[in-house]
Amino acid sequence: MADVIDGKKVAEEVLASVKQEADKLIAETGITPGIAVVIVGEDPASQVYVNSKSRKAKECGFHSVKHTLAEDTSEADLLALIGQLNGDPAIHGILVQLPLPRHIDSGRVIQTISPDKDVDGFHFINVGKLGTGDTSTAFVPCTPAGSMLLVERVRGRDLSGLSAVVVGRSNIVGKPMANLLLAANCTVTIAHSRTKDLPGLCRTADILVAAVGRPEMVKGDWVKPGATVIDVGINRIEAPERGEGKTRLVGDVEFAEAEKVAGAITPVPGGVGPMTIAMLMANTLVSACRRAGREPPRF
Ligand SMILES: Nc1nc2c(c(=O)[nH]1)N[C@@H](CN(C=O)c1ccc(C(=O)N[C@@H](CCC(=O)O)C(=O)O)cc1)CN2
Repeated sequence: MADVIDGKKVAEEVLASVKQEADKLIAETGITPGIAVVIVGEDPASQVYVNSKSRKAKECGFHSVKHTLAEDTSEADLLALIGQLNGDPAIHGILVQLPLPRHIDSGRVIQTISPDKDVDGFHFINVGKLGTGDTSTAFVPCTPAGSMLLVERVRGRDLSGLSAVVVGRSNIVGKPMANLLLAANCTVTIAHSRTKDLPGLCRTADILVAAVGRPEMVKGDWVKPGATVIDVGINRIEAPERGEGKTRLVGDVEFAEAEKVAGAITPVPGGVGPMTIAMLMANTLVSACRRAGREPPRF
């Protein structure tokens, strides 16, 4: 049976160390890390995530402001708010919760955030830095950064020569995750809906990352014995066994079967998800350290 990787516990450890470093920064420079969290509309899941981000920021001792904008807010008004936050010296990190309402061009919004405050790591400047292997000055997107930390907890920091397969090619998770694994000297393959013999390819992976957004798509017999399996999927599915109208969360991996084969595996919930918010706090602290002219800690 695989070791089940406790993402909640690792996230709490990261947050404790962010708080410790933030306290030190405040005491030694008078600079308090500041984050602005922006949400447009009333998507229930986004509201939960944004509230959790604001709460964790406060627990880390950050200056935290939340901007809640109506669903029908114009793109121009959102861009104006970002412009104002870009110029605010008390704010070191700007987070615009995704998805945005359909009438707003998310790409334009992301590219308006100053790359120095882009703690989500979605701006082209940060994407380009990561893509060229500059992992020390890039802001790395939080979910892949957190996933990488979990991989390192299991396999150690030296991943050289390991074979990694990332299933999913999104800009937010799949591609940056592949770049991080490549920067760590893994041999990386990105798989997607047109990949031939996906089960066979997955079976070659020492590190298998599932980020497709399809409930339980990766089956137990796709997993190489002893592999490290990182499940990035968060899918809510119907659960009639729990009662009428009830639902439950599952990942992109068929956990019960994969657990019998893998060496280590992340659960859903409680795996990668909590790491996303912890890494956002880590990125915000790093941003504040840079502003203060101090060497940022590495997480
Ligand atoms: N601007 C951004 N928007 C979004 C991002 C992001 O990184 N930046 N990621 C996701 C949502 N997200 C954070 O924003 C996020 C998703 C899930 C979790 C989490 O802890 N999940 C729990 C389960 C929660 C539940 O019960 O529903 C878990 O996996 O244990 C945290 C953050 C999209 N938008």
